[in-house]
Amino acid sequence: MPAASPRILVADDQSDIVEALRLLLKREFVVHTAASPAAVLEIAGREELDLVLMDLNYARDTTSGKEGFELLDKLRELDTTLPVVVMTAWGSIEGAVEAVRRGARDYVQKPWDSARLLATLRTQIELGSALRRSRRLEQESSRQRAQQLPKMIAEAPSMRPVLDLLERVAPSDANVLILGEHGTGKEVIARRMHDASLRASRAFVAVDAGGMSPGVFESELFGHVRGAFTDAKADRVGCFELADGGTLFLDEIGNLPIAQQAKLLRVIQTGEFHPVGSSRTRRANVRVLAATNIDIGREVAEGRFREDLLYRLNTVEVHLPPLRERREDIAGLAAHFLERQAARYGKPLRSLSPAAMRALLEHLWPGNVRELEHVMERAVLMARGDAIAPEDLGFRKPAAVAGAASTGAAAGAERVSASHAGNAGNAGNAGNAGNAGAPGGENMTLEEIEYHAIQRALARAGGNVNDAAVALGLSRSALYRRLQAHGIKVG
Ligand SMILES: Nc1ncnc2c1ncn2[C@@H]1O[C@H](COP(=O)(O)OP(=O)(O)OP(=O)(O)O)[C@@H](O)[C@H]1O
Repeated sequence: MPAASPRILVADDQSDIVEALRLLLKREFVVHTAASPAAVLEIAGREELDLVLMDLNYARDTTSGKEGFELLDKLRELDTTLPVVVMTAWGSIEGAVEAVRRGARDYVQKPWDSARLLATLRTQIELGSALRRSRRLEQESSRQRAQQLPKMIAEAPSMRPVLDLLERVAPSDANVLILGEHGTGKEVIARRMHDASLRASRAFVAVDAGGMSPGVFESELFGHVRGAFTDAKADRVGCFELADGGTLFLDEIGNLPIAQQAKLLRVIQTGEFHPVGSSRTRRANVRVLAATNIDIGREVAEGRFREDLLYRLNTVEVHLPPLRERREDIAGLAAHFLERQAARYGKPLRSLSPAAMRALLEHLWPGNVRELEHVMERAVLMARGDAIAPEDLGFRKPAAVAGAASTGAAAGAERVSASHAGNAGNAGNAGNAGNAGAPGGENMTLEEIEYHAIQRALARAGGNVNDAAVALGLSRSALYRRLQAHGIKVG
């Protein structure tokens, strides 16, 4: 018997009938048996069944079918998608008609013809699983639709090309690769693109393609059938199927291991896939939007990412600028997050003080829009008055930068703050530099901190490598080596 055999419950108070059916069905199905309505309900409440085959009469002296009809009603209450086939005595067609009226999917007459009975059961099981699948899909997509379309602030000139592209390619079915640092709003763009497409009324399904183990990846994307592996207690619909007719957003695509890249490529090329543990081919019509924050060209050049897959994904590329290159949006984003977080925490905050706004504008935002969102959430929680004060933002204090930062964990932050020790005149900037490893940056790697420290030192030195090296406490050649490692071009 295959691992994922359908489960059938056979119910009749005549044990010889139950036994005969059990022998007939056990080769193809997992068979549960029950001799009373109570036992039927108990088993149906406990087991995930694919079908119930039940007699209508349980007390020996009755032929009215009343108990059977009541049982049918209760089974429907329990699960409207569970197919029920009733058995009736030869000649009592009225009972069968009434049962079907009450929701039974079909009926068989006793004595049964084995081949016909098997065919009826197979058909009903298949219809039942199709019905369950479509219910699940409906639920999924209404859940997706219920999620509000996130507001998008994009007034900065550097966002113009992004908006133009969005407008032009969203309605097409083109696959789009969205590139940008962490937290720049890649998923926001993907959602907008879906919303402006002809697929808007269908599902938008987002999945983190880079963070899954190989086994999980396949069942997440392609689904699995019950029994495919130990924990597969029920069929699971994969993201491709969920997104059928709609959009699949594959985040962190650059981190997808090479073995999974081959599988993804095949599905994108053919539109066909197999759920794990099933040999039946499924098809899905899906528009794929993908995103990554890593240099995918380099991944291809170094053999970690398949070029043929990249070509399938990047019919169009969108580059999202980091927040430091769209400073015009900082005020708008801050106001937007302030309003949202204040409502969420029930605080009567209305504005940012001018000094707080200045601090936001001067900050480097290595963590981009997400960092700004976190900073505003913290500020809303910390604020005492009805406006956000600079200290609510959690940035380090300018005057204390050198000392404070040198006790910090990140070497990069130390270097930067040291470079500003002699620059006390420019207090605002110094404060930001000391912040490179602070709130929003706390999720940054040492490498990212170093990258931003170097960028900052260069900017402050007007692009002069000698001056930047002095400010960073590095030799000129050491700085050049680091510039090369980070791919930073000077001059
Ligand atoms: N233009 C924007 N307007 C309003 N909110 C934005 C904007 N861009 C991003 N956000 C918000 O910032 C947060 C981060 O955005 P998002 O998750 O889309 O970034 P991402 O680039 O996909 O991040 P990651 O690379 O980490 O997956 C989200 O809460 C999002 O709603």
